[in-house]
Amino acid sequence: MDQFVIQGGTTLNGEVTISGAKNAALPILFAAILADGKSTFSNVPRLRDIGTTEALLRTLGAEVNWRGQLLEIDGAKVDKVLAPYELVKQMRASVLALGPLLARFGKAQVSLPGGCAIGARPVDLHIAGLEKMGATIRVENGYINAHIAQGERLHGAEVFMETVSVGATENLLMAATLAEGKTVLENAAREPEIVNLAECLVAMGAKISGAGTSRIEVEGVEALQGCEHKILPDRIETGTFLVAAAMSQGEVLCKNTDYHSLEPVLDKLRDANALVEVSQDSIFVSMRDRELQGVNIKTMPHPGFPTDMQAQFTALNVVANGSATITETIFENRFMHVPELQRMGANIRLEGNTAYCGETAFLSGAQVMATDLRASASLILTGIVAEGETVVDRIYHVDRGYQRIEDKLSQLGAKIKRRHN
Ligand SMILES: CC(=O)N[C@H]1[C@@H](OP(=O)(O)OP(=O)(O)OC[C@H]2O[C@@H](n3ccc(=O)[nH]c3=O)[C@H](O)[C@@H]2O)O[C@H](CO)[C@@H](O)[C@@H]1O
Ligand SMILES: C=C(OP(=O)(O)O)C(=O)O
Repeated sequence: MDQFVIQGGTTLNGEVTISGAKNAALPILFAAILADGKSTFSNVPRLRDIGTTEALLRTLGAEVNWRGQLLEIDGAKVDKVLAPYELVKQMRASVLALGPLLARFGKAQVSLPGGCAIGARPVDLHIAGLEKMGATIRVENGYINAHIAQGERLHGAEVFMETVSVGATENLLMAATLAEGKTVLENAAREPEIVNLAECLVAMGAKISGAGTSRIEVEGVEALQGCEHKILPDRIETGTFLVAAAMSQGEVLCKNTDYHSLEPVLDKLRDANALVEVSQDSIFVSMRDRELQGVNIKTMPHPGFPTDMQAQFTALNVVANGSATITETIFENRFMHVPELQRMGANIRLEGNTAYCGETAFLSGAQVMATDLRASASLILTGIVAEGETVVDRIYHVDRGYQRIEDKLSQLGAKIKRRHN
């Protein structure tokens, strides 16, 4: 298993180019199943999760090809409806195949994704919404078996989701595009990735209004065609590099990004006393000659502070002055980075869903274990500023969501190497 070996005590300076967003690319690649033709996607990040999605789409029969920087997916070739456990277990987002398969073929058999390190992550809202749209669903032998009566289509419905769920909103939105009649999704998630997905579906011929608000309306159409679509920049990758710059007292320009989707994160960086400047497609952060202050964070669905930036800000608070609290409200077990940070000397106390970060006298490198994607990022950032050597194990988690993070960090001056074990 690969590891990162980091020599700490460095300051990050320079420019970094942000990749396309994993969390936009995944639903959008699954949306290609809905189209009776070839779709071409640009700004798709080169990540392990994208590779898993390609493999799953090929298993379903889709033709998937990289043409230079473009990813082509021919949805017309899809002729199977089984998403097997071997692939789904590698990536929870595989459950996003369910809505498109059911809407286009009237049946789907998708393995239950199961929980992961950050929480149980049920899919009850996905299932309940599809049932409301006319699907018969049985969960048996670890699979979601869904079908619609022979010769029928899903039908439009009013669906209220009790919890704000990004994945359920995406699955139901995709399914609704090919349903008969009008679907209204209430209490929908408002993440920018959902807007990007809706734009893609509209380019395929779908009729959608309200994406980006908590009420999305979809007028179903009979068929969708292939499209050309650009994946939006990754706001979480951007935020990770901005925090890395701030933690290391450095100065970094993130290029090819979009500050609009990052307002809650930028506000917290400003509260932390960083200088933050935005332009149309870049964000500059400087911590030079400034004193980093701890900031209180409470994660919330968009437009609140994103849970996917929680671990990175926990790391920021560890090196900052003053005490601060981090409260996680989205996932019940998203503090796996805390015991690892404590092994590096971090002064953190966990109580329920809140981490109390006091001032840390001394951070030293240590052998630590990555447990999930963003936890891994927080350990890498802390390794960069800690004294001595840090070895981060199980970095396959990082590779799920960051495109060659070690190359980008090295370019900024970090001393980080991948070691093949
Ligand atoms: C690929 C992708 O885009 N992943 C993101 C997506 O995950 P994902 O779509 O899995 O997260 P959700 O928004 O669905 O989860 C939010 C909360 O709702 C709960 N829930 C969800 C579905 C359901 O049927 N029942 C239920 O109770 C979850 O357990 C969780 O507590 O949004 C999360 C919340 O912003 C992010 O951290 C993930 O990075
Ligand atoms: C939790 C995340 O991803 P996933 O939903 O794919 O596990 C994430 O991107 O931080």
